[in-house]
Amino acid sequence: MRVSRFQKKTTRPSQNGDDSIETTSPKVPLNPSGKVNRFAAQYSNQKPQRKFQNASSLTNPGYRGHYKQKDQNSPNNNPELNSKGNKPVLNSYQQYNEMKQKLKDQQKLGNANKLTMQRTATIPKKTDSRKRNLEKEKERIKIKIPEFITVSNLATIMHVPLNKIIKSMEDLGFENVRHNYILEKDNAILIADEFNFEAIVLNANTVEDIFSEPVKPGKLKPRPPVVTIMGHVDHGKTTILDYLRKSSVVEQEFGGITQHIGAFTAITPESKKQITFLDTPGHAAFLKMRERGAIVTDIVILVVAADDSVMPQTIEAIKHIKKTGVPLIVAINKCDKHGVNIDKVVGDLASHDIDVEDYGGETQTVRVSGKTGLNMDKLEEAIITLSEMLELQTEPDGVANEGWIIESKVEKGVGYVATVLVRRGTVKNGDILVAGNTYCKVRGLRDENGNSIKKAGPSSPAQVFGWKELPVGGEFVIQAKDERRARKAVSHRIAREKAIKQREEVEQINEQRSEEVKELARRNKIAEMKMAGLDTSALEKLEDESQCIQCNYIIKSDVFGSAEAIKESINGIGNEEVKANVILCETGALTQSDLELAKTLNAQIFCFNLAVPKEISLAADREGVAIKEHNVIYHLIEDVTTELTSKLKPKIETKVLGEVEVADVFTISTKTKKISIAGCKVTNGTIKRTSNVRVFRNDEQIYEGTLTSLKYVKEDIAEARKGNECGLAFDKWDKFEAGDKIQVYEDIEHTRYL
Ligand SMILES: Nc1nc2c(ncn2[C@@H]2O[C@H](COP(=O)(O)OP(=O)(O)OP(=O)(O)O)[C@@H](O)[C@H]2O)c(=O)[nH]1
Repeated sequence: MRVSRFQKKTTRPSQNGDDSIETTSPKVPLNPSGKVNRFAAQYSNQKPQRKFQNASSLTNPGYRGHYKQKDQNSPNNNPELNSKGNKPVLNSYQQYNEMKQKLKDQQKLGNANKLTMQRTATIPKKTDSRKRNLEKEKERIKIKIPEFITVSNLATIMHVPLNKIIKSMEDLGFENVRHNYILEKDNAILIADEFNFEAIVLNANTVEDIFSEPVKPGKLKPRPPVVTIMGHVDHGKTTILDYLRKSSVVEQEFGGITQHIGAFTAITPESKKQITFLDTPGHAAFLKMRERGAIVTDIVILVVAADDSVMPQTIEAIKHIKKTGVPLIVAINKCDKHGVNIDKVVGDLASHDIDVEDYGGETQTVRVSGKTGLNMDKLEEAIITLSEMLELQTEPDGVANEGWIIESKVEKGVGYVATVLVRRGTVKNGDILVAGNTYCKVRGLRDENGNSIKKAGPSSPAQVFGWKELPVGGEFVIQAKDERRARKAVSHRIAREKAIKQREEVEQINEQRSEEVKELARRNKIAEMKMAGLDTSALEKLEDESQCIQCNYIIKSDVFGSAEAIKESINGIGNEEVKANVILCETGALTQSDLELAKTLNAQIFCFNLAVPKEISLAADREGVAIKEHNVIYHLIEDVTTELTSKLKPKIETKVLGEVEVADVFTISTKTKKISIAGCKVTNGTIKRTSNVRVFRNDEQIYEGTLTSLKYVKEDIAEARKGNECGLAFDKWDKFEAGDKIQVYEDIEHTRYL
């Protein structure tokens, strides 16, 4: 068996399989020539040549990172244009600063010219531009970074999505950037500057945050694989996972009750090796990890049902697998069923660019049944074989522990509990761990069977007790030397986050204010135009379009992971007309204050896997607050979609029912007034007394409205058909003339869907 094509084509994040490798310590080991040695080169987690290139970029002041090299003598070497001809490509930070200064000077010059031109009209305040510059400086948030930092760590610090940073780096001339690309300080400062942050470089002892240690090659040992199962709905993912989980519980001598902790381990029946399965990979925590560029999965099992073959979500999964480059094994499930056509499945997979081993390719296919257990042992052994080929390694000890938060919840009598998937080191009682804005002195560890354990090594999931606050799923976990360092890191992170939030709020307020100004201007314009008797429909339409209905929701859930997953799923639903908006997303029981919030903001409450206390339910009835209970995320999302859909304006289809021509105009007198009547002939279809009508003269519409009377001679009639004559009077309009054409129509409403 060979390694999957996907794996061959793409560079694995690191040799030791540790995607979470973050920054190096400032003490990058140098060889006698002053260059980073091979060991340091591993920080970059790239192919050997690439590693060396990266490594040299760490020390060689003339060559920073992956900036494109340029021929300095070339007449085309214009530092203001890159290869695409639109953005600067810079060879050094110094060059970047020079260019910035040049732009500033040009700006100043431009301003000076403008001022000279304006001088005759107004006397400008000399301090204006200085003030503006000062204000701009004030907006910049200071962040403290170590001398070397990975792109993903910089993204986390600045609260900027990883892909935005990578995009900006590419615009600056960096090439082949990945999440674990190590930036040396000048480049980190430059990138931070792009996002309006002032990066201050500190050394290891003064930096307030905690970052990963460099890889220690001498301490690398093999580690178990971490596996995810993907596939189309109903193809048997859960059944396969349940089978593996149950069989692993039976293996346990003192097996307790299996708990859902987001991951579990299984020992293979033959080789007795450990595999860790992640059982909720669509979960918000995993989305967050992915957003940070961390690929926690080493191998993906793609489940395809033998009786259904490749379906839309199978194709989605294949796309995802190819994008991430994670090696793959195909499990053709439901092979216990009679009459299934396995050859068709294999053919379909091949036609979707999976190089199945059946056709001489490199991707293993295993025929299984999650229901009967058929070949499940073979599937597990296939995982082990592939993982051995991948040479997954990490340091089980001798480094600060690292991992990821998979799940978190509040447990009665225990407090905050989080499932940590250990990636590096071994977590034990008394260790100090930092995750996001909280830390913990480990008070206890539990495995997925509820058994108390003393330690959890690489690739193991463990429930960890002792957190000061509930950690958020998807956060990176790192060990601190002591509690003081952990507290310092957390308070530093909180302060940094607060500053970023404040800046975002200011930006939001400014945006809102400028929208308000625009809105006011539009309304004034409409009023002005109306007074002048002009047509304002286009402007009013714009106004209508700008009004988006927001449906507010409060999510309460038993575990943080579910609450976050629901929030992520719901917040994306809607369009420019109607949108779902989660205003609160929390774990724990529904309270009176939640009800009050729902009432104030006209929100609906969703309780996920939570019972609603009776008194709260009664209070909600009294207050008119809707509470809905769910325990399947999919149903909850459906519920929201249905509500949003009901708020969409229907699509109006206009159907022409008949055509009438005005032959003559005459006047009749009633007791109170004279009425103009259009004497008409129906040329097509039927006209009804209740019809909507449009009147055209020389193909131009001159009236749209309804009828007030439909007569035949003096008699009121309900309808007139083709060839009939009739007299029409219109609602508050009598400007018709002989020869006008009348179109009779009806509007048919069609429900729209999101
Ligand atoms: N005969 C047979 N039925 C199976 C097998 N695996 C799963 N099923 C059945 O297929 C149906 C769907 O199985 P699930 O495990 O819920 O599928 P899933 O992929 O997890 O579905 P979603 O969670 O909805 O995406 C259930 O009725 C299972 O009993 C199998 O190997 N053989």
